[in-house]
Amino acid sequence: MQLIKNYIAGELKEPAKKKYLDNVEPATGQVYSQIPNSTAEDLELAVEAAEKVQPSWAGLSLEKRAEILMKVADAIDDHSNELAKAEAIDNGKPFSLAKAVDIYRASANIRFFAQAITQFSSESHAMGDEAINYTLRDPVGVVGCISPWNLPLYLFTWKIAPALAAGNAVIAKPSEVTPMTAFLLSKICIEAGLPAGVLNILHGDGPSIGDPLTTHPKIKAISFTGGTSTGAHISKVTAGMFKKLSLELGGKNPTLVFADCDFEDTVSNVVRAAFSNQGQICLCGSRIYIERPIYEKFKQAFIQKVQALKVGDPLQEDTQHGALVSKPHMEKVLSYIELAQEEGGNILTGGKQVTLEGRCEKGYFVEPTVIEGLDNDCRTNQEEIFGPVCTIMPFDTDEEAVTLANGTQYGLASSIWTNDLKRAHRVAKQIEAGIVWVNCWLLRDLRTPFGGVKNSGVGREGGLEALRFFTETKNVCIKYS
Ligand SMILES: NC(=O)C1=CN([C@@H]2O[C@H](COP(=O)(O)OP(=O)(O)OC[C@H]3O[C@@H](n4cnc5c(N)ncnc54)[C@H](O)[C@@H]3O)[C@@H](O)[C@H]2O)C=CC1
Ligand SMILES: O=C(O)/C=C/C=C(\O)C(=O)O
Repeated sequence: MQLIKNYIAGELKEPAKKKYLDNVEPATGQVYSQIPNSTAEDLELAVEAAEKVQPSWAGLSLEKRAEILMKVADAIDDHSNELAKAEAIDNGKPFSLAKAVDIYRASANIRFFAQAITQFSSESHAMGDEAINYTLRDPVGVVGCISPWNLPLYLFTWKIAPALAAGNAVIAKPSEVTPMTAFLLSKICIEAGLPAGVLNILHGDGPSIGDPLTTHPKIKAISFTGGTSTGAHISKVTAGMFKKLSLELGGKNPTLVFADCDFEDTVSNVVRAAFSNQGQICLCGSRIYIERPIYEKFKQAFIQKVQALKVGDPLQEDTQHGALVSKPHMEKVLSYIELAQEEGGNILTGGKQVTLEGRCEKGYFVEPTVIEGLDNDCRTNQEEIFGPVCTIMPFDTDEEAVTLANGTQYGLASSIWTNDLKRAHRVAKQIEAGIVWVNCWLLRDLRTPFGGVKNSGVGREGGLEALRFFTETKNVCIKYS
């Protein structure tokens, strides 16, 4: 049984209250490690260490800070196989996906922000011959980063990298459901020579450590990715504390397939958009609208490709569809499939739990599921399922497609598949979402603003937006005479 520890003041530490949670491997259903359920006592130690070191971390030259972060990125690459295996075991995702996407992106995040900070600049505003204003951007100080279980190291580093690059000291909390790669990162940071206290990693659940972290008076900014209801809770408990909040929340993303799309390429990518990571990405396209003239043809080709996805042990090289992250999550997903049927949906493929043989016989596997025949307003099409379940629906006009796409409380991402450039521009402008992909999905340029509108969140991550979030601005106005 592996024992995970917190990372505080540069050291691996047991939690003050010695309370632990079980950590389960979703592909087998077995407990394989224990993680600290940290408390306010651990947080105090972390805040003290962070406060102490932050001025000297911020005082390093940008080049030096970037150099240290680059060493962390290099060390992630050196350990990429170990990290990918750990991610596959901890989360249930296929090893191949963890290696190519999650771990690749983790080091890319750190490398990107290490370079970005050396290019970061602020504005000046001249007032004719009278005066000049310039804006200083200082680190916020001690900041909090909270990440979810679906892309564990990918999203953990997506938050801590800009925070650290901007000169803050960080208290970070990975999901208690997938703590392992953040724990391995603590060891990597020690190996790479990150100064003690600059990054502190506290493990545990929301009530035990999440709430103390978000409400700690010395933590002045919180970057959170997770469910919309947790985001709402964080907004509520921090109200009146005047913290900076960046909330990247859920999605119920539309995929709009027009009759003039590149058919084969679109079918493959729409499958990828719906089912990557077992549909557990906030950007997954789970509502698929297809222009009526190609509806039947698309439906057949889509189902064929979905049925060809290989469900299996995440550690096997050829597995394309692994386990869902936990038993409660699997039960939630299966309950939505039941609900869809009650709401009149017809299951075209999938719909059931998969029982594998051997090592994974008790794992949390669910077939990739496609449903048709539902109204846009039903719960299945309105609520975030966050699993391998999508619905398909026909549409007749561009206007109808846009209305259907915009008809939820969410507004994170969307994708449009067409060869008509004018339509692509027009529809992209009309869609209520923070991100619109045209003829692609999850094609990421880390410089671009990332985040959602409506109930999908507040604020933007990525590029300069993230560096601005993790800094405080001060305007200096100088009169010439
Ligand atoms: N990126 C996304 O859009 C994600 C969406 N979800 C959605 O949320 C649903 C619930 O999943 P959960 O794992 O329960 O997500 P969650 O929102 O509870 O978890 C995300 C992170 O927030 C932390 N957290 C939980 N309660 C907290 C609190 N009171 N204060 C501070 N931090 C807290 C968790 O420990 C975890 O690190 C999923 O079924 C899915 O629909 C979940 C994870 C990621
Ligand atoms: O930044 C990205 O490329 C992807 C982010 C995905 C999420 O935030 C998510 O699934 O929660």
